[in-house]
Amino acid sequence: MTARFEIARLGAHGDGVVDANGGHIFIPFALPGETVTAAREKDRAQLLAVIEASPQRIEPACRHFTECGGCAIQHLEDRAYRDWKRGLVAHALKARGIETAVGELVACPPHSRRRAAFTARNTETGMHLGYNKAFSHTLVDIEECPVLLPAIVEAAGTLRHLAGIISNTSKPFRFLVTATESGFDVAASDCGKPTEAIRRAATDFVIKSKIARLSIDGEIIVEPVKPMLTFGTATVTPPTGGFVQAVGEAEQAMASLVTGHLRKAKKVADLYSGSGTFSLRLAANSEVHAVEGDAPALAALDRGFRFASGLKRVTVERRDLDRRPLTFKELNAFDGVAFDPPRAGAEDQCKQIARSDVPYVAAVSCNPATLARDLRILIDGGYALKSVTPIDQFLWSHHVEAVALLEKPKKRR
Ligand SMILES: C[S@@+](CC[C@H](N)C(=O)[O-])C[C@H]1O[C@@H](n2cnc3c(N)ncnc32)[C@H](O)[C@@H]1O
Repeated sequence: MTARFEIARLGAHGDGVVDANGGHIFIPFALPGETVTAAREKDRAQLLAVIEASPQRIEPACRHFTECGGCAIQHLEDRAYRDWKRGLVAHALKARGIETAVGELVACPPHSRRRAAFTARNTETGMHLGYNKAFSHTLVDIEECPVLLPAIVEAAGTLRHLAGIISNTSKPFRFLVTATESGFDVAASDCGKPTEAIRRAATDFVIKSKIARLSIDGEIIVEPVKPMLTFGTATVTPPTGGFVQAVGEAEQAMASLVTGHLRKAKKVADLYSGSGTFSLRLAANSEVHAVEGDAPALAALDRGFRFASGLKRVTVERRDLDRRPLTFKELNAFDGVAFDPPRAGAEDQCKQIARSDVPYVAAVSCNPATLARDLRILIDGGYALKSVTPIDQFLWSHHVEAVALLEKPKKRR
């Protein structure tokens, strides 16, 4: 049904929200204060025309915006955009009764994302590599992307060609590209079992194209150069398809907050450590115990430590922190804790931290809702929230990272 709507505010996913008969209608790409026409289907509506535009509406940075599903909000001027992102964190905290001044959004520049999870698909019209169209399975080929590092966009033809070589399926498959310091690390999955001919052709092409590594479903097919990332003074080869912070500048901003807060700690536990993004930086100043569930990530961290010089001791422990969080007694051996869990957060781990005497805690999160839940647990356990800083790692999307810094005052310990 086509109708006229007044947009009340921006929703958590960047959609324009209409208040209607006690419910809400979500209209992507519409802005607060606008009058629009849209085709409604249940609680969503497709924007047809903007009748009265918001003064905050700007030209999007990319010509694929609204068509490509990668970005939700390029059409809002910068100040309002920053306030909205910061508001996502403030709103989640408020919902848990945490009233605090959330810091200014740390911006990440356009053309800075070093990691892109593309979809690839071999069709009658040829090989496609890009992002899924908004609300559809159709692919928008990468020709331009103001979010990604230019090196990735410039290599689109090469990467598409490689996707064509390894594709042994007509189904869409995942093609994860990380621009490391020594070249592209490509981790494909679900592209069909590679035959001997595919392996040979892919190996020749990767070597010729100066790609650092190609893996398929976790198996390294060819690695002419070790992919390298620098964490502080250490150099790490991340495991195939393993977690890497998507934007180098965002990683640096988060790491500065974490290391700054834990600078007085002599012994730090880095929980959900991955390949050592924080551990190997923290080790410049403190002994670090890195705990992580993924064995290849820990092996990469350990290797990075062993080849680095000038770092304090780093130990590693493979452990499922959801099933077996570090207990408060174990935690009391440390005077600093950093934790950076996946989107689900670290509820049980925080219950243990809350009972501990650890004076300095740094929480890193990509999900404001679970961060707020976890901070509530820590605050109820006697921690004082010192600061919350939102970081715009996922520019123009509805995702936002945040770093929260806490201390347990001595009298409460
Ligand atoms: C958001 S990443 C952060 C990694 C690292 N701190 C970094 O910045 O690169 C979350 C990490 O938690 C790990 N992880 C997920 N579930 C886990 C669990 N139940 N126990 C321990 N580690 C887990 C993942 O393997 C991943 O490395």
